[in-house]
Amino acid sequence: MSSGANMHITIRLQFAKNVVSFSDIATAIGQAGGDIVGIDVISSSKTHTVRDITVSVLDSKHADVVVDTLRKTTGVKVIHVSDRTFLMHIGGKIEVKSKIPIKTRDDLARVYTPGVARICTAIAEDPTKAYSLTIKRNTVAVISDGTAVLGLGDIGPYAAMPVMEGKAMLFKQLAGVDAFPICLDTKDTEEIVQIVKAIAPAFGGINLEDIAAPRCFEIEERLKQELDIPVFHDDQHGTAVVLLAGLLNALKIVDKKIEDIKVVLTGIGAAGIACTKILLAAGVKNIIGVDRQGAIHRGVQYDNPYWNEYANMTNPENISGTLSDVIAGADVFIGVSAPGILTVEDVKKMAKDPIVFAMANPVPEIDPELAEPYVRVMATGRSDYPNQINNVLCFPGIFRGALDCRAIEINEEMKLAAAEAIASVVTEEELSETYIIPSVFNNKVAERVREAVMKAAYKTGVARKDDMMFR
Ligand SMILES: NC(=O)C1=CN([C@@H]2O[C@H](COP(=O)(O)OP(=O)(O)OC[C@H]3O[C@@H](n4cnc5c(N)ncnc54)[C@H](O)[C@@H]3O)[C@@H](O)[C@H]2O)C=CC1
Ligand SMILES: CC(=O)C(=O)O
Ligand SMILES: [Mg+2]
Repeated sequence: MSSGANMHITIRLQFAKNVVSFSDIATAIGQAGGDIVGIDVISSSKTHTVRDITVSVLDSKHADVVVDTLRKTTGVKVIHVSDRTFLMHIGGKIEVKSKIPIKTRDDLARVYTPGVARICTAIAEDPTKAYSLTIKRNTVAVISDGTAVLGLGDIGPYAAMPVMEGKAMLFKQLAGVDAFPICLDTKDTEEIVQIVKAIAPAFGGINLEDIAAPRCFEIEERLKQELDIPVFHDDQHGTAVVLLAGLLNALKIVDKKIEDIKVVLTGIGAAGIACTKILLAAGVKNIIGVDRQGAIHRGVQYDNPYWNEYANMTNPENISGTLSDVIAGADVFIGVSAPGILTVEDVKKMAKDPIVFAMANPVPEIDPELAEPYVRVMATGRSDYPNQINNVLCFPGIFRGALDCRAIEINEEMKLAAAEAIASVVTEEELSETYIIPSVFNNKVAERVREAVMKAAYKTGVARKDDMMFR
């Protein structure tokens, strides 16, 4: 399965009308396995036509095959090839906009010096005024060190930026939050902690993103203790919240109780450990974690201290072995690990009505099309298949709620409330094997999460803003 399903390329080509017809060109593209999804006529003369042909291909290698085929077709000249996804990223995806235009000298004197000095003085006298007189009440820093970018691994801070810009777009579109992508050129825990603390005054919250385990745990813990604004590692908690929402609904379909199921989870990193903890808190009793070396179990001294702790809280029968060994009889598979590690043979060994959540991005643990005939409920982290279990359903709404009540933290109660809120968007009538989780575009999600999170924040005493509605 490719990372670029739905990859489209647009090929601008010129062809000599008396040498080759458009139907010859379409046949050549079809024979190369491409699927024409759009045609635009750019110009036409008596002898030549220039057209933009948009073709759906599997991946970049396949794109090369299609283009080479056209280059070899007599009478055809390929002028250029563009990829819609690359075009969308030219110059980056976000910008800063002013709320007020500066049209006159008077405006200038108020937004900037000298007028602004009175505002600065007011905040210096009472720093809480930063919430009413600066962007702080609506801002989140999306911080990454580029070490666990999606499932691409340690690709560095420059390469991490497009993901962080994408997260910022989603924060804004789905919840009106102004998020800033900040990729740090350091992997040093202490340095990351100090940098985030130093930039915190401008922000109402900190969203840690794509920082690899186990370093991410210490960074988050330290920042939670040392800052008075919410700090939330999205890959841990956002993923866990959405996973729980999806599982609660999937279990209704297969009519199984959460305390009776056997869960096998692969990838005992940031997402995997947090998903495990939320499932244990929700009542799962039998959960077996599998990483590269096989099932995590007691009796082994792991170098990773979080795995020793993990072995103590999971795997009640202390089973060892590979994924293929431990998957037998499992009701649920959860993958937050690597592409293609679950086979159809593994799925066939699962209990009746298997639930498979293959959530690695961009390429899941099993191709949904291969798994589908053998599973009852199939979900991935991707938007091009049904049941997208992705933290994007959580982070905009959870931060919206936390910012609106000026929460000092995002605690367990707020996360559970968010999971229940997401699950509740799918009504009993709507619930089906291919609709266990609402779409990212369902505009009820962020609002419902916000309300539930605010309620939980007031209930647990972490909200700082006085709000009659929630008293
Ligand atoms: N759908 C969603 O919302 C989300 C999906 N993810 C995906 O989950 C994956 C892991 O992300 P993080 O936890 O942030 O990374 P991480 O680097 O913290 O953890 C990854 C873990 O997977 C393990 N792993 C790698 N290859 C494996 C294999 N062949 N078999 C078993 N375990 C293996 C690693 O050893 C590591 O412990 C990525 O593909 C990421 O895209 C992560 C967060 C959200
Ligand atoms: C969705 C996401 O945050 C990830 O795959 O890392
Ligand atoms: Mg992530």
